[in-house]
Order: sequence, then structure tokens, then C-alpha cells
Amino acid sequence: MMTKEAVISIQNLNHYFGKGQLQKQVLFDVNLEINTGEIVIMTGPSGSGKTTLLTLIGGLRSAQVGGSLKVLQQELCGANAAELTLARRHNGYIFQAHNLHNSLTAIQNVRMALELHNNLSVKQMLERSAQMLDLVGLGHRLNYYPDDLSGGQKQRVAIARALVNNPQIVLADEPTAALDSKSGRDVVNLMQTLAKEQGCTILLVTHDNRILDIADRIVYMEDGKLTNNSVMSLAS
Ligand SMILES: Nc1ncnc2c1ncn2[C@@H]1O[C@H](COP(=O)(O)OP(=O)(O)OP(=O)(O)O)[C@@H](O)[C@H]1O
Repeated sequence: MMTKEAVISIQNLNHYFGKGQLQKQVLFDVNLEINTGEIVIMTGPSGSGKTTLLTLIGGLRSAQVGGSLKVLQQELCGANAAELTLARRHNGYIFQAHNLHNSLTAIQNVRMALELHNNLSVKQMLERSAQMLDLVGLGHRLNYYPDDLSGGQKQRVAIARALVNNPQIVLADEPTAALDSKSGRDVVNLMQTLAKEQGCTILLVTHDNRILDIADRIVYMEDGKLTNNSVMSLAS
């Protein structure tokens, strides 16, 4: 049964790539419930299905009819493209390769996320983007282009861009993979602080054992199966 605070509720989810003879099942009967404000880390071997699950939850690929994948009470199994577009508005995304636009400055990259969703004036958008960059410690780099920023700084711009709309859910795929250990630590600490302040829920896929302690809960994916019963609570 779904609890009232469940932000993400997954029951008996399967996923297949390809068709006919070439069809391959990559997710097997996945069950997962994530509550408001939780930080959940998903870990597990390469190729086990973590990114597939993250992109399904994020509405970045279509979940096939069968089980149930509810995000903010909306069923995404069998959802059409328009429904997925709407569902994506509640999310902020942070990927390994930050995906900044190289032709835009830091503040322009962050502002772009606001342009998609809001009816703010240009002035308001710039103010909010500058505030967000200030929060991630880049108030002095507003007009820098990505090529003139370090890896950690670029990832912080990506965090500012993901959080500037106050998303209810942040989905992060290997956000520290390209960073040295100090920058990686800074980036996840920042995600944790901002998420707690804004009350958003984080699902983070990582191989990086150094950051596991930011999680309220760790779930493990292997061969397309998600292990919930080995859930570790690091809160206490
Ligand atoms: N678009 C696709 N078409 C066919 N197979 C795919 C596709 N995307 C992923 N796969 C396969 O699905 C399986 C799960 O991949 P996925 O990327 O979800 O794993 P992962 O756990 O995120 O791995 P990694 O940690 O290396 O990123 C793999 O066997 C992969 O080859």
C-alpha cells in the first residue's frame, strides 16, 4: 500500500529493451517506495539496470504497461509523451557529464531552466539564477563560460540549474564520477544541504563509496533486481 508521503512508489515493475528474438529484460519485478525528503542512493554493478530505472522514474523513457510506477501520485506506466513531459516538470536532473551549454555562461545555463517553466520577468530570472549560483558558492563566477570552470565548479552549476525551479524530486546519475574526491564530497554535501532546505527528495545512482554516508537509505541493484531487504539506514 502506498503511504501518504510516498513521492515515488514502484510495484512489480519490469522493463525490456528490443523486440521479438532480440528482446532483453533488464528490470525484474522492481519494488521501491521513497518518501518525501528522503535521500536514497542506488548502487550496484555496471549494467545492472540502475540508469534504466532512474530514467523511467524521471520520465525520460516510457515505462511499459504491466507493473506500476507512480511519481507524485501519477502513474507513468503506459503514460504518453505529453504526460511524461508534464511529469518531468517536477524533477531536477544532475548527470555525470553535467551537460552544460558551452556557449552559455554559468548564469545563462541556470536561467535556461527557469525559462522552460516560469512566467518570471528577465530581471527576476537573473536574480534567482544569481542567488542559486551564490548558494552553490559560485557567486563570483556568474559570467564565466563552462570551459573556464573546473570540473567541480561545472557540476555545481549543474546542481544550481537542477534546483533553481525548486523541484520536488532530484534525480542524479553518477554526479561525482568525473570529480576528484574533495570536489565530489563538496558536491554531494551541497546537494544534501540544499535538498534538506528545500524539502526535496533525492534519488542518486553512484559507484562512489565515498559518498554513501549522505544517504538516508541505500538500495542495491543486481541483474535488474532491486534488493530492498538489505536496506541500510545510516541515519542513526
Ligand atoms: N537503449 C538500450 N537498448 C538496449 N539495451 C540497453 C539500452 N540501455 C541499456 N541497455 C542494457 O540494459 C542493461 C542495464 O543498463 P543500465 O545502463 O541501466 O545499467 P547501469 O546499472 O546503469 O550501468 P552503469 O553503472 O554501467 O551505468 C545493460 O545490459 C545495458 O546494456
